[in-house]
Amino acid sequence: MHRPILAVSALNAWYGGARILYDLDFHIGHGEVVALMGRNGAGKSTTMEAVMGMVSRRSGSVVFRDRDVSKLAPFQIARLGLGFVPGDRRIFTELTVLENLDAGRQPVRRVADGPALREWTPERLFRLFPNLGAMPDRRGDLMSGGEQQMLTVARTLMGNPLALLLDEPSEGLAPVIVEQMADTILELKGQGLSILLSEQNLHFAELVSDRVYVLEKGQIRWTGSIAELAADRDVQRTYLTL
Ligand SMILES: Nc1ncnc2c1ncn2[C@@H]1O[C@H](COP(=O)(O)OP(=O)(O)OP(=O)(O)O)[C@@H](O)[C@H]1O
Repeated sequence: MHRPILAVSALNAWYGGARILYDLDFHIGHGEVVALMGRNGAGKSTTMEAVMGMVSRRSGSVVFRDRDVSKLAPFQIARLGLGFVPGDRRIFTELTVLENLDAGRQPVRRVADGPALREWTPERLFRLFPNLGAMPDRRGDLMSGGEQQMLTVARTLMGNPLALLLDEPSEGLAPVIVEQMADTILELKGQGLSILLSEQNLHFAELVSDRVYVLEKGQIRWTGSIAELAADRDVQRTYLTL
């Protein structure tokens, strides 16, 4: 059996003097979709930022593709094939869809240890995101929130990642776009990507995830399959519902 593509142990993070994460241990297997769930402020975004090296003070081990990346800069981690899609849609608003995609381009990775992933091109992405294909020359600031969200994911895919961290992909999207986003995630999984997503919405997590880690106050309180979580009202009440 393969070792996990991403393995995190004893991850801690601080903002200034405030400790936010407490000894997190989790992993993502090759080709798995794993959800990090919890209420607002539980620490989901901080976990992703700490994995990517975007938090100024952190400790613990982050192993990606059998390499310890815990001392690397965010761009170095991205170049090893870990793509990060932040929750706040950081597209270039003055650039068009095609120009945004170009800005994310990185060479395809040859991996000995995993599936050979096909190179992403704008044409291939437009088949996955037909909405974007209908507006290749539209400027970012003239797109809807849902379109911007899709473009953020598409631009990250232009980096040809082997694994993706997706911060709240369904947040603020209209229901029909949420369904499209879920289909996209399943399509990416089908193409061999490994995915960690943060999510508050159990329905969305059920559509796409294999396993779940539930966070509260920066600690992992529960872990199991998505089917177990969907059947466990107590865990949902305690850690997820408002
Ligand atoms: N830049 C920052 N400076 C100081 N504290 C922060 C910063 N970012 C987040 N925090 C704090 O860290 C804790 C975890 O926040 P985080 O954003 O990781 O949670 P989350 O689970 O992703 O929630 P949300 O869904 O609201 O993004 C919260 O108490 C938050 O106030």
